Amino acid sequence: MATTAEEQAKLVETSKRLAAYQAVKDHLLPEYTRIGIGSGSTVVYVVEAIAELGPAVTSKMAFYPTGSQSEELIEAAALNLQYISKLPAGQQLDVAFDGADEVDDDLNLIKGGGACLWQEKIVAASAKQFVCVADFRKLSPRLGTAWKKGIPIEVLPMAAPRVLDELQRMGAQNPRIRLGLPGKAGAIVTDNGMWIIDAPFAPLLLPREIESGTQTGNGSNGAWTVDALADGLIKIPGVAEIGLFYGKNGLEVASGAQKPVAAYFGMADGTVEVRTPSS
Ligand SMILES: O=C[C@H](O)[C@H](O)[C@H](O)COP(=O)(O)O
Repeated sequence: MATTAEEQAKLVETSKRLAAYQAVKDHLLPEYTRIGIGSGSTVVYVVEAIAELGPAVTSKMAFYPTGSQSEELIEAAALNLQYISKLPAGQQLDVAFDGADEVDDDLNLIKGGGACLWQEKIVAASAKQFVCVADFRKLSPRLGTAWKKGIPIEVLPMAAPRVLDELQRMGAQNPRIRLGLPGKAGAIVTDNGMWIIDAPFAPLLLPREIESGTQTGNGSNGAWTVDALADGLIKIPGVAEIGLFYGKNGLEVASGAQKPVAAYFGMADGTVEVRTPSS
């Protein structure tokens, strides 16, 4: 049991590494040629695990980043960099690995804590399999339970005031433009030249929770289901993309679903818990 902040931080890093190595072992087959690499601190260990396989395995593979951070990770590991814009129409990545800020019981995700959500969603939705890697802190029954900063929403800067108004009308509690301080004065600017609004909502219901209950899940009493809120947010003029990754499973690209086929959690006891949509 970690007692000091330093020990806790070490435990979290160990957990991230465990999850990443197990996910790569289970989901990176030697015959794969196109691999998506997400963003954040957990994905660092995914790249580390892939690089350890050596050129005999990786030299035939191309790696597709989700932003400037993962682009640098791929290059620093001497892996072959390729861009999703160059993926031929009709083709898919074999697999994409990415982290998450929170994961609910149905494997819906909040992403975008590092402001990379738009490209992450494009890469995840371009993959035959999207695999999530995380540590034990990210597991929670409902999105918005542990991750209190809000749902990251990428917006066109000129639309930000109108989007904030609309978010408040939908029940967001103190939505705000993400600032770059101390590194940058003013708003954070994403890899796509956009801003991020963080919009906290009450913990999001799972669609199956409202089937037998009295809740509508449409926000009328402040309670939203993941999919109803996501459908509403993406329709706000000026919203480019939202940090809710949701749907039935990662294979339903045509319907815009971006849920992982498996989520790997490094646990505090040194084990790795693997969750799939059916588990
Ligand atoms: O924009 C950032 C991404 O969605 C990250 O994957 C997410 O924030 C998780 O990052 P980390 O692995 O550092 O917790």
